[in-house]
Amino acid sequence: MSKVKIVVAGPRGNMGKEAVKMVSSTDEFTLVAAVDSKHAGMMLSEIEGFQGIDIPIYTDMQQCFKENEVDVLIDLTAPAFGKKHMQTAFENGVRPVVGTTGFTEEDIIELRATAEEQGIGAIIAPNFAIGAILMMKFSQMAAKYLPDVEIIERHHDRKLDAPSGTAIKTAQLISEVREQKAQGHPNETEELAGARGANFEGMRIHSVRLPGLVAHQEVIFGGVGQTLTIRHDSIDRTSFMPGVKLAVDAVLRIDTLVYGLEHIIE
Ligand SMILES: NC(=O)C1=CN([C@@H]2O[C@H](COP(=O)(O)OP(=O)(O)OC[C@H]3O[C@@H](n4cnc5c(N)ncnc54)[C@H](OP(=O)(O)O)[C@@H]3O)[C@@H](O)[C@H]2O)C=CC1
Ligand SMILES: O=C(O)C1=N[C@H](C(=O)O)C[C@H](O)C1
Repeated sequence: MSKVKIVVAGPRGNMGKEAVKMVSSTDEFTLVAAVDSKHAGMMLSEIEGFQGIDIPIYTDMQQCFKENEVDVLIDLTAPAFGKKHMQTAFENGVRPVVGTTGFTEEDIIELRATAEEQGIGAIIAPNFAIGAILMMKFSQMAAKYLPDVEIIERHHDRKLDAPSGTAIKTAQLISEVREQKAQGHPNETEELAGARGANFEGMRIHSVRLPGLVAHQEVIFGGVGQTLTIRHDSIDRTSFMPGVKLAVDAVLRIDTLVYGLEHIIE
């Protein structure tokens, strides 16, 4: 069986570094190139930390796809680029596996239409960690019985988007099973703007950003005389890699856009 030919976008980033390692050490995958924000024309092996990985670096994704035969793009860049990178992949018949966050519901609808028009598989996964997927599934189960819920997500202070993609996805999954409801006292006021967090259909999302954190989330449910807390912690970015590998395998078998690994891990 021929190997899956992969390009990683964002190879010097926290996630990109791990993805380069995972792809390079997986027998059935081959890393053919990297797309970076700089270092066009260099080899990845010339950059510290990538010794022995002799693949070209491009800053122009179109050029990368023109000069290389590519099956899958793994995108781990920044919210401003995820959508554009997916469109470039579709134009070139390349299947995107995207961990980059910051997509709106409208972006997903638009990208799914393109994927289906072209019959190309694509996966956007706000979180690749299996524990985080379970946290989201368990939260959806709990929300049926305990509809008052607040989400506290905690991330490192280099994160660009708030709330996190995982918090938004969790709120979306919960809203599939609960009636929209305003939480807290009907007459409550914010003495400082933002004190009650972001409002997703009445559910509150609070974003903490601190050095020392990686990626953590608590989903807290309140009921009469009780609370339930469902918590997940990624303490290392290796936690995401089995999910990235699973997504690469899955994207080759689908011809639509799947948003969320919970649709792949049944
Ligand atoms: N789905 C999941 O499980 C996870 C998703 N994420 C998401 O993945 C993304 C990356 O996270 P993280 O690795 O922590 O971020 P980093 O900032 O550490 O890495 C992003 C990398 O992408 C590079 N980059 C930026 N723009 C481009 C571009 N247009 N083309 C190519 N490369 C580019 C950056 O280069 P430069 O620094 O020069 O700008 C940087 O090296 C974020 O959106 C984050 O939310 C993170 C963890 C898990
Ligand atoms: O930026 C991060 O670090 C993470 N981003 C994703 C998100 O926005 O949910 C996934 C994980 O939480 C780590």
